[in-house]
Amino acid sequence: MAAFKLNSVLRRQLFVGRVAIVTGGATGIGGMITNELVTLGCRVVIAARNEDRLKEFATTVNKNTGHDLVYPIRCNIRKEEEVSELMSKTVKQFGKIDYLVNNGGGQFASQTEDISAKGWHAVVETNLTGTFYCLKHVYDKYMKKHGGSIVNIIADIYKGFPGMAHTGAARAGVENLCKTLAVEWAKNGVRINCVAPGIIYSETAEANYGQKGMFESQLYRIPAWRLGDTSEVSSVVCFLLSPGASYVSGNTVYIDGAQHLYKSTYEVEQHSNYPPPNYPTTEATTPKSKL
Ligand SMILES: CCCCC/C=C/C(=O)SCCNC(=O)CCNC(=O)[C@H](O)C(C)(C)COP(=O)(O)OP(=O)(O)OC[C@H]1O[C@@H](n2cnc3c(N)ncnc32)[C@H](O)[C@@H]1OP(=O)(O)O
Ligand SMILES: NC(=O)C1=CN([C@@H]2O[C@H](COP(=O)(O)OP(=O)(O)OC[C@H]3O[C@@H](n4cnc5c(N)ncnc54)[C@H](OP(=O)(O)O)[C@@H]3O)[C@@H](O)[C@H]2O)C=CC1
Repeated sequence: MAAFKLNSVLRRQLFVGRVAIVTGGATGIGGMITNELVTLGCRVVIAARNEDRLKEFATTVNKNTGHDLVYPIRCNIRKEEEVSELMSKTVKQFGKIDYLVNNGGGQFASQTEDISAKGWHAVVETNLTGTFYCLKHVYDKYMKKHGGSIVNIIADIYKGFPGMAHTGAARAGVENLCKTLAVEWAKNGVRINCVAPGIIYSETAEANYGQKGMFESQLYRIPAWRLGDTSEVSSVVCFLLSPGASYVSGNTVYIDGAQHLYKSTYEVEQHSNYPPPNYPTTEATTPKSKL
């Protein structure tokens, strides 16, 4: 049996000579994916809007490893021309794109009725349209002829996404697009999968919600009774990119300590506003409406 285990030497060489693009690859989950790919021998282009942060991250990793394995390119995935340039520059610089990780994205918390048209478009254009641009241009510029492997980071949308409807709709769109492309692009040797993180701690992710301890306050909703950490996402992403997943395409892996099967992060307050039931009720069994 031991022969089937990936030994540490093989593991270090798993991605040697390979080239990946990781959007949002300098922070949180994306930063850890970049780190792990580099550890496995991959060269990684990191792309996001904040150029200073990209450069600082690349410099740190390159200094730590002693090799120029991380290469920053500023790119707002909402802008098609910038995405097209990201793919062209990567092919020009490295001659190939073996892997794409569509990780860049995000949203803000809001009741659906309070989301403005501008806010809706910002989230859908980032998470759905931005991902579409990345997929389309990586295919045109490289993967159509040479194949490749793609992972999209979505979110825990198993029960919808009450409190973040815009991102729920956008991520469901990405998941469906993934299923379509797993079929359409199979003939080109492209595999594509999604990863759905639950609540994964990183400073940048929590800062987006403006409240320290906000993620930890959700522990009782997670069967694992702890948050995820970024390395628990990156290891699955690297597996899906790797030859170990060579027959896996069109799937979604939830990385959430089983939260999608358990409690939602959304509370429904007590009310009595549904059409009344046909069984006999009393005042005691009728919920008190706060609305
Ligand atoms: C219990 C917790 C579960 C957590 C599960 C999920 C966790 C994560 O996903 S962690 C990752 C967190 N990181 C991010 O979300 C970072 C990326 N986020 C963004 O870039 C923004 O949130 C964005 C997607 C909305 C895009 O923003 P941007 O392009 O910078 O857009 P604007 O700032 O120009 O905003 C446009 C428009 O959007 C509305 N809006 C934006 N932020 C908020 C907000 N915090 N609250 C309410 N509305 C917001 C607003 O309408 C903006 O227009 P203006 O009002 O004219 O500014
Ligand atoms: N942490 C969690 O609990 C969960 C995270 N996710 C998703 O995982 C992904 C990574 O999030 P996480 O690492 O946690 O949080 P971060 O806030 O650290 O990461 C978000 C990254 O996306 C980049 N980004 C955002 N908008 C754009 C854009 N228009 N163009 C290019 N890059 C962009 C940001 O860089 P910049 O601002 O420089 O552009 C940043 O690096 C996101 O899609 C997030 O929504 C999903 C579910 C749960």
